[in-house]
Amino acid sequence: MSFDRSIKIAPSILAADFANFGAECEAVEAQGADWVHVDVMDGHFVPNITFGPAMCAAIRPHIKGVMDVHLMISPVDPYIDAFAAAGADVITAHVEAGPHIHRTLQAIRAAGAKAGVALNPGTPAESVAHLLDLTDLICVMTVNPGFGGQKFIDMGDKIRTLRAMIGDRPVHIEIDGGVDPKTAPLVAQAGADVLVAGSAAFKGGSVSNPAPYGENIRAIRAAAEGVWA
Ligand SMILES: O=C(CO)[C@H](O)[C@H](O)COP(=O)(O)O
Ligand SMILES: [Fe+2]
Repeated sequence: MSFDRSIKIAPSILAADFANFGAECEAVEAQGADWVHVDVMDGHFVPNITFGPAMCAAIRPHIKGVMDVHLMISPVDPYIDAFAAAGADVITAHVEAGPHIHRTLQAIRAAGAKAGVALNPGTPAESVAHLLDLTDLICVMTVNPGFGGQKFIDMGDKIRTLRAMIGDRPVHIEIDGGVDPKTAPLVAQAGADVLVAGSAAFKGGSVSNPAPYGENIRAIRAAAEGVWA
């Protein structure tokens, strides 16, 4: 997985057909997704439960590109090796999920994955100031985590602060929550390069009618890239 700062669209399978994950991953990739985002929730760190490492391992053969695993679980450390073994390319843990995020990021890299750190809307950019050389991706939550389809919370100032803090380090800024063609330009302008989209990517389509996925992904990408035109 090489580093580049171009806009990458990462559909979240939280908005896919839960009875058909393998086919959904293949469909969104065929329709132009750059990464596939997998939301792991434990009913403890967030008020919802989704799936675990066995599901990630099951969909791995259906994803050609990057499998981006967003862990909304606490504790994190006991599960890192299982998600790495399941084939996660990026494993992202929340800075709020435990007292030892520094150790967690070291453990993710030691397991062979790229290390991501996520910040809830109420958590300041400065919380990752001492983690910048240990992280490959900073995920700025633009909703309170736990559910898809929520209203976008503007975190433009935080994104700009993080982009300045990162400097020329090879660290992605990922935005997660409420990203659509209207909000994509705001986050791209502020310095984000990975845009997670659940509802806005899967809207109107299905595995038997995947063309809307392509239209949705192209609309989000065009809106984000438009800020540089
Ligand atoms: O981490 C998440 C929620 O906690 C999801 O990735 C996110 O909400 C994507 O869904 P949507 O684009 O519908 O907001
Ligand atoms: Fe997510």
